[in-house]
Amino acid sequence: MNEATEARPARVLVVDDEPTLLRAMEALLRRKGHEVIGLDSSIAATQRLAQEDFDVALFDIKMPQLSGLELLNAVKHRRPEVEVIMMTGHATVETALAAVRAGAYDYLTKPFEDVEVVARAVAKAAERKMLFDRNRQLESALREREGTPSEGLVGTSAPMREVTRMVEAVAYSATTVLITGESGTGKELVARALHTRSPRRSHPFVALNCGALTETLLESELFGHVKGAFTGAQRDQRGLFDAADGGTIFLDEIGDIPLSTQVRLLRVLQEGEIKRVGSADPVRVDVRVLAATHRDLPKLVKAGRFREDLFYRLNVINIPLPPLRERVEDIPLLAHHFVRRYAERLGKKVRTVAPEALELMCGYRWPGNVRELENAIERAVVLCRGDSVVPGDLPPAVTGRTAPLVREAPASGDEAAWLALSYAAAKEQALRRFEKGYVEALMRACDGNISAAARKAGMDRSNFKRVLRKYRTDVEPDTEEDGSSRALA
Ligand SMILES: Nc1ncnc2c1ncn2[C@@H]1O[C@H](COP(=O)(O)OP(=O)(O)OP(=O)(O)O)[C@@H](O)[C@H]1O
Repeated sequence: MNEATEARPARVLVVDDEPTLLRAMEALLRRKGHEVIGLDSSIAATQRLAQEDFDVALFDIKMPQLSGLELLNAVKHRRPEVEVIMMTGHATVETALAAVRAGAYDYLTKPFEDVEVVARAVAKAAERKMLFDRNRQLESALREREGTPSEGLVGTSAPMREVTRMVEAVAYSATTVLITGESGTGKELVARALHTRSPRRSHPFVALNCGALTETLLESELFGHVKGAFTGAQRDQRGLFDAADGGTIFLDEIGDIPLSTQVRLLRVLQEGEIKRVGSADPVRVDVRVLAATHRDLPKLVKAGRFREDLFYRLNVINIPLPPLRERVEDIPLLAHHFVRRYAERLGKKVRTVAPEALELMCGYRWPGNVRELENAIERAVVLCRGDSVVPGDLPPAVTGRTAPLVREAPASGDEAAWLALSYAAAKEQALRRFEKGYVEALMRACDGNISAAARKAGMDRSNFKRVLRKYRTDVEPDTEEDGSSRALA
C-alpha cells in the first residue's frame, strides 16, 4: 500500500446526488478507516459544513441546486482549511483548472476505475490537513509559551482564556464577528488578532471609528464616492472597503451608525458588493467584516435605532470582552507587560511593580479598563525613580488619595447621585467610604499605632494593614515602627 494511504483517519464529507456512487464511496472510505458523512444534497452539505468540522470534502461537480463549484466557493469562503476534492464525470482541462483555481486540492474523474486512486487522493488530502492543523497548534503553543496567546492579547484569567480560544477558533473562517465590551477592554486588539491569524493576513487590515464621522462622511469613507456626489466631492474617491479588498475591515462603534448607512452595510454583507456614493454601479469586494461596540445592540434594535437584520448578520459570532474589574487576576500580568513596554520605549530601568502598588491596582475598579491601566503604567514609568513602580508613582485615582467623584459615595440624601449608579457600584463606593472612615478614625484614636488599631478592630495585624494600605501610601508592608506612622491625611 502507498505510504500516503496509511495517513491518520480523517473526517470526510462526500456530496453526490447519485445514491449508488455515494454509498460506494462511503463504504470504500470507511474501509480505509475514515469517518464518513455522505449527503446527496448540496444544500444539506452547506448546513453541515457551517456547523461541523471536516478534514476533507469530496464534491460532485454536477449537482442540482448548488453545483460542486458553488459548494467549493462557499467552503473556501467559510472554511478555507477544509481540503476539497472535486469529482467530475466529464473531466476537461477547463473544469479541472476552474476547480483548482477556486481552491480545490485535487480532482478525480468518474467512473473510478481504480478505487485505490480515490483512497490515495483522500489520504493525501487528510495528510495535508493534518500538517496544517499541527502547524496551527504549534504556532498557538509557541504564542502561549511566550505569554502572548493570540498576538499581544495578555491575560490568563478564565474569561481571557475563553476569548483567546474563540479567537483561535474563528480566525480562520470568513464569518463576521461582533466584538462587544466596555471601552478600553481590547476590542480592537482582538480584531487585529483575528486578522493576523486569518488567511487574509497578507492583505490590509483597515479600522474605522464609525462614531466619529457625520453620515455623509461616513458613507463616503466606507464606500467611496464619485465626482460631484456631494459638495466638495471634486473627484472620484475609493472607500475603505476598496482599500481593504482581500483583507479585513474593522468597524468600531458600529452601534453609532445611522440607519441609512446600516442599509448600505447590509448590502455589502449580503451581496459582497458596494455602491460608491453618487453611483448606481455595484462594485464587488472581498472583505471580512469585524465590528465592535460598547453599546447594547439588542436594546438599540428594540428601540428601532439598529436594524434587526443587520444585527443578525454582524452577530454571527460574538466575542464578549469582560471589563478588567471582572478579571482582576490579569492585572499583575498586564501591569508587568506594560512596564516592560514603556521602560523600553522611554529608556528607563524600571523592571517590576512593588507588591503594594499591585495590591492598590487590584483593588481599583478601572472604569477605563486596560487602556486606563496602560496609561497609569506609562505615567508610573515616567515618574518612577527606582527599578520598581511604587504606590506613589500611581495616579491618585488608583491609590485613593484624591478619590474622583465616581469613587466617592454620594452624600446621604443625594438620591439623584445614588440612582445614577448601579446597585453594585453604589454598594462598593459606600463600602470604600465606610472602610476609609473607619480605619482613619481608628488610627487617630490609637495615635497611629497599627498593632493597637488592629487589636481594637478585632483584626489580624497584617489584614488590618492590607486594608490600611488601600487608603495611604506611606505604610510599608512590614514596618515595626507602628507608633511613628503618621495619621491619615
Ligand atoms: N488583553 C490585552 N493585552 C494587552 N494589551 C491590551 C489588552 N487589552 C487591551 N490592551 C491595550 O489597551 C489599549 C486599549 O485597547 P483597544 O483599543 O483594543 O480597546 P477597545 O475596546 O477597542 O477600546 P474602544 O472601545 O475605546 O475603542 C490598547 O493599547 C491595547 O493594546
